[in-house]
Amino acid sequence: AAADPGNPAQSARGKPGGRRRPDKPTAELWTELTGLVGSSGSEDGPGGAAEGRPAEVSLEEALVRLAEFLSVQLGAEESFGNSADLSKPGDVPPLLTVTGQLLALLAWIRSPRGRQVLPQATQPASGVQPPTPTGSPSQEESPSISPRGEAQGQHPPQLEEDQRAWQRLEQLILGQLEELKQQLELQEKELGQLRVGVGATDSEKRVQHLTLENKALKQSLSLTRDLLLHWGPAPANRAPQEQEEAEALLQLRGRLQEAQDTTEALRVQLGVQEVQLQGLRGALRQLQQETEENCRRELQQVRAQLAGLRARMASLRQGCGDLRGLVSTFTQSCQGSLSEARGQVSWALGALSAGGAGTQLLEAQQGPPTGCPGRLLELKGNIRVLCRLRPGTPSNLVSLEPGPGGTVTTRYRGHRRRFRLDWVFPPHASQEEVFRELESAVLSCLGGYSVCIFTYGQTGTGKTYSMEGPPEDPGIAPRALQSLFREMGTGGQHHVTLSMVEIYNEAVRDLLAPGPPQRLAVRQGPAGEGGIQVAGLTHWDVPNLESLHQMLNLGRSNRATAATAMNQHSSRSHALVTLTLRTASPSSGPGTAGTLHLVDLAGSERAWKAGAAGTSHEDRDGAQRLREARTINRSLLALGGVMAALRARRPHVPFRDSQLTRLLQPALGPGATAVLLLQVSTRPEDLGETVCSLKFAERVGRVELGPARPRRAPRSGTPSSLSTDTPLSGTPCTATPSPGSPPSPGLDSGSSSALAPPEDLPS
Ligand SMILES: Nc1ncnc2c1ncn2[C@@H]1O[C@H](COP(=O)(O)OP(=O)(O)OP(=O)(O)O)[C@@H](O)[C@H]1O
Repeated sequence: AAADPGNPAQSARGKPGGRRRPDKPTAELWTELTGLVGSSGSEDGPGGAAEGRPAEVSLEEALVRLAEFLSVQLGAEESFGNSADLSKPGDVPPLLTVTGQLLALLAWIRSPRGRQVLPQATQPASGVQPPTPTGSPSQEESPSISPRGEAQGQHPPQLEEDQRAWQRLEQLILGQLEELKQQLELQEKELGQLRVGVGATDSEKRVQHLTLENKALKQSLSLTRDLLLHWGPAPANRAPQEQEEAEALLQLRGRLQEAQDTTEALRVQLGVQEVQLQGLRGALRQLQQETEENCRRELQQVRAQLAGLRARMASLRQGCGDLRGLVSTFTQSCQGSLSEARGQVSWALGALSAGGAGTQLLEAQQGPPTGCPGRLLELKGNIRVLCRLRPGTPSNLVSLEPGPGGTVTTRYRGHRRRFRLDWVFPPHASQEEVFRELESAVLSCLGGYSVCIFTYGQTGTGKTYSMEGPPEDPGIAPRALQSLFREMGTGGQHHVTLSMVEIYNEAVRDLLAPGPPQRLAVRQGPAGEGGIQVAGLTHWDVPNLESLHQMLNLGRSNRATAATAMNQHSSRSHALVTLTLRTASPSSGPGTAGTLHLVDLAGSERAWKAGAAGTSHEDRDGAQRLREARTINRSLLALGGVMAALRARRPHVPFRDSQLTRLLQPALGPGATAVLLLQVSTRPEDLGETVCSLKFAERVGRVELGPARPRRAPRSGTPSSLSTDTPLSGTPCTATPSPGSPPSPGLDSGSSSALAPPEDLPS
C-alpha cells in the first residue's frame, strides 16, 4: 500500500457511488493508514504522532483500516473494468487474495481464540475510536468487520450474532485458503504441463505471469508481516501468537520460495528444453537432408544397376542369338563337309570305274584339292587383319613388332596406343613376303571356298601398290592368279571366269564391258535365295594366265584415277575383281565353286589434305575431287558400320548403306574367308589417320564370319561372281565370250580406247 499512494485517491475520486464509503474518501483512508504506519513505527516515521494522535493503535484497528483501504481499492479496480474472473482460480488478483487474508486474520483476531491469544493487541492502547468499516469489500462475507469499540458496546445477543458471523467468516476464509491451495495446485499442474513441453513462447509468458504473481504474493505477505509486527501484542503477551505467525509466515515463505524455486527450475528446464528442441530440430533437418541424399543416391544406384541389368540382358539375348547362329553354322558346316566328302568319294569312284588301276593314283592326285589350307582357315572364323607399313622416313611416333601376332605402337597427342594384328609387315617387306602370307587363302578357292582380300588405308599408303604392284614387282592380284593357275595345272579341271567392276561416286561400272562402261544396277536376289544381282555385268571365261593378265590390265586402265596432293595416281574408286573357279564336276556328283574377291579400296582421306577442297566453278577438278572424297569416305563409313554390326552379331547388318557394302555382302557372309590388308603411313603428319585406320582394323579383326565352308557349284546358269549363294538370274547377263577369245578388240593391244570411261569419269 505504501508503494503506490497516489492511485487510490485518484481512482476513488472518479467513482463516488462504488463500494467505497461515501463519508470516507480513499484519500482520507490512505492518510489515516499512512498515519497509522507512522504512529506505529518509531518516532522518526512520517509524522503520525506529530499530528497529535495517540501513539498506539491496536492491531485489529490497523488491520480493519488496511482491509477497508484494500476493499476500497478493489472496488475502484472493479469499477474501472479490471474485475477478475473469480471462477478461474488463476485469475484471482493478488489484491483480493491479500484482502481475504487480512480479513481472515481479522476474523481470527476477533475470534475467542484470537482474543485469548491477543487480549491486548485487539484493544486500542489509547482511546482512539477506529472508523467503522462500513465500506468493507463484501458486506455478506464480513458482516462483523466493525470497530472494536462498537463490538464492546453491543448487547450480548448482538455479540453472539457477531461470533456466529465470525465463525462463518472463518469458514469462508478457510474456504479461501482451500481455494488458494487449489490455485497453487493448479499452478503446479500448469508448471507440470509446461514441463511436459508446451510451446516455448506460451510457457515463458506463463512463467513470467507466475513470477509476477509470486512477487505480488510475497509483497502482500511481507506487508502483512510488517503490520503484524507493528501492531501485534506486546512482546511478552505476543510470544505464542508471534511464534504461530512466524511459523505460518515461514511456511508461506517456504512455499513461496518453493514456488520461486520451481519457477526458476522450470525456467531453466525450459531453457534447456529449448536448446534441446533447437538441437533436435537441427538434427531432424540434417537427418531429413541425409535421408533425401541417401534416397537419391540409392535411386541412382538402382537406376545404374537396372541399366546394367538391361545391358546384360541385351548382351545375353545377343549371346543366345550368336549361339544359335553358331549352332546352325556348325550344322551347315557339317553338312557341307559331308556333301564334300560324298562328292569326293563319288568322284573317286567314277574315276576308278572309268580308268585303269595304274592311273588311279595319278588321277587322285589331280583331283580336286582337299583344301587343306581352307580347312586351316575354317578353324579361324575371324577376319584376318594384316598390316603393311609404307616405306618412308622412319618416325619415333610409330614403332612396330613385325611378324605374326605383331604390334604397331603409336604415340599420338600424348597417348600411347598399341595395336595387335595377325601379321605386321615392316616397311621393307617385299611383295613376295606379303603374298606368301595370303597364298593359302587364295588357293583355298580351288576347294570351293569364298575368299575376299581387300586393302584398306589412307590415300597414298600403297593399297594399289600392294594389290596390283608395278609390272616388275607384281602385287597380290597377279601373284594370286599365277598361283591359282599353277595349282590348277593344265588338266582343265576348272572353269575360271572373271568380272571386274569399280564403284565410282556410288555408281557401279563394269570395267571389262565391251564398249563404253555402263552404269549397272545392283539388286537384291530373289527372296529366300539371298545374294545380290548386278544386271548386265560381263563375266569372261579365262582360258589361261596370259588372257587373265590382259583382262586385268584392261580393267586397271579403265579404272578412274586422278592426281591429288597426296598421290599422283590416286584411285578415285573402289575396284572389285572377282574370279570364280568351278570344278568340272563329274557326272555322278556336284562340283565346287570357289570365289576369289580382290578388292582395292579407294583411300580414306581428308578433303583438305588430298587437295580436294576446291568448290568454285573455275576449279572443276577440285570440285570433282571433293565429291569423290565425300563418296569414298561415305562408303568407307558404311563399311565400318557393316563391320561393327557383324562384330556385335546384330541381327541386321546394314549392307544396303552403300554400293560397296552391297557388293561385298557375299564376300562377308557366313562361311566366307576375309583378309584385310591394312596399309599405314609412318609420317608424323599422317599419324591421326594411321591411328584411325589401326582402330578400324582392330575392330575388323574381331568380326567373326563363322567357320569357312566350301560352296557347291550351281547346276547351270552364269556363274555368280558377286553372289556365291545364288547364280545371277532374271536379267540376262552379257554373253560370256568363249574360252580363249579376247574380251574385246582392244584387249590385245591393251588400249583403253575400246572401253573408254564415260565422260564424267576422270580420264
Ligand atoms: N611398299 C612400297 N614400296 C615401294 N613403293 C611404295 C610402296 N607402297 C607404296 N608405294 C608407292 O607410293 C605411292 C602411292 O601408292 P598407291 O597408289 O598404291 O597408294 P594408294 O593407297 O593406292 O593411294 P590411293 O588410295 O590414293 O589410290 C606409289 O607411287 C607407290 O609406288
